[in-house]
Amino acid sequence: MTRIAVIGGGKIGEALISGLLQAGHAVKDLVVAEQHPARADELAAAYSVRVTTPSDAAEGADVIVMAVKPGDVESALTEVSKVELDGEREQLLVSLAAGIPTAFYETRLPAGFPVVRVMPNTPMLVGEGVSVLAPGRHVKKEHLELVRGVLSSVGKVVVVPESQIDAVTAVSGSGPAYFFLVAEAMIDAGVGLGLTRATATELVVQTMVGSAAMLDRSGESATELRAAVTSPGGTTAAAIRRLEGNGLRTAFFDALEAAKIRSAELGTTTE
Ligand SMILES: NC(=O)C1=CN([C@@H]2O[C@H](COP(=O)(O)OP(=O)(O)OC[C@H]3O[C@@H](n4cnc5c(N)ncnc54)[C@H](OP(=O)(O)O)[C@@H]3O)[C@@H](O)[C@H]2O)C=CC1
Ligand SMILES: O=C(O)[C@@H]1CCC=N1
Repeated sequence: MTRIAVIGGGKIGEALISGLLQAGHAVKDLVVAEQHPARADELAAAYSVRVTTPSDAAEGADVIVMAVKPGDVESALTEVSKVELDGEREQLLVSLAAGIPTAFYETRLPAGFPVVRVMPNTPMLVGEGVSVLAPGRHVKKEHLELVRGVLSSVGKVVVVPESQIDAVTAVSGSGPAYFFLVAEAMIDAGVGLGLTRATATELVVQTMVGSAAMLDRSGESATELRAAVTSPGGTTAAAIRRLEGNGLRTAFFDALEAAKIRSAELGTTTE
């Protein structure tokens, strides 16, 4: 089985570890590097996974996954590079860091070392993630297939040119946060209308699950599905008029543009 070293055991590192283990990946083929001692203990206790230093983790790994904050990538890469890395024997690096281009790694790793930039999202924790792959200059078909194989066990996989990754980050990388924010707002609104928090939460969560399932499986577009809920002169029309009047659509256009700009910025400020 593919030996995977996850450098950085934070939110996305844990989502990947948990998703892979639930999908049947052997714990002996998984190793994590986490510098925060309390967090390292937590991961070892929760997943029985070996937690060590970046260089020890990278030694012998087939896939090195960089899952530290963008500003920590350079120092983590220096630590990983203490071991002899070998792109010739199919070893490759997968970067999950927002903003950091494949060229950043390629100029610091041994010549020809393959790097795949990936924008994942946290629902991989429950096997429902989407991982968007952008191959670097030295990535061969078999490298891409290896990464696709690993990440398809924790959700969907999409491949795009690297020029689209900042936009992808704005849509699906950050995307779960937008849905959680909408859920929070709807729960609070339900409480404001007199429901208990428990009832409001149950209703909002199941409404989100059901709506997502319809979007995924009905074959109808979001516009068609929304129209089907909106009875003429009814309650939904009254609510949507307020949402649009309060600039919901413009807010999303602005928000995603800000996220895309921030992603590009993260790549330049760490250089
Ligand atoms: N969270 C998300 O939903 C997503 C995150 N990403 C990307 O994933 C990366 C990680 O994000 P996230 O998980 O949220 O961040 P976290 O801060 O939760 O996790 C990063 C972890 O790595 C540790 N770390 C930093 N440097 C080292 C090192 N040299 N060796 C070992 N461990 C180290 C950090 O320790 P310490 O706390 O001490 O710094 C921290 O525990 C980012 O680059 C982000 O852009 C991509 C898509 C989605
Ligand atoms: O907020 C961030 O910067 C990271 C990247 C995408 C999701 N979380």
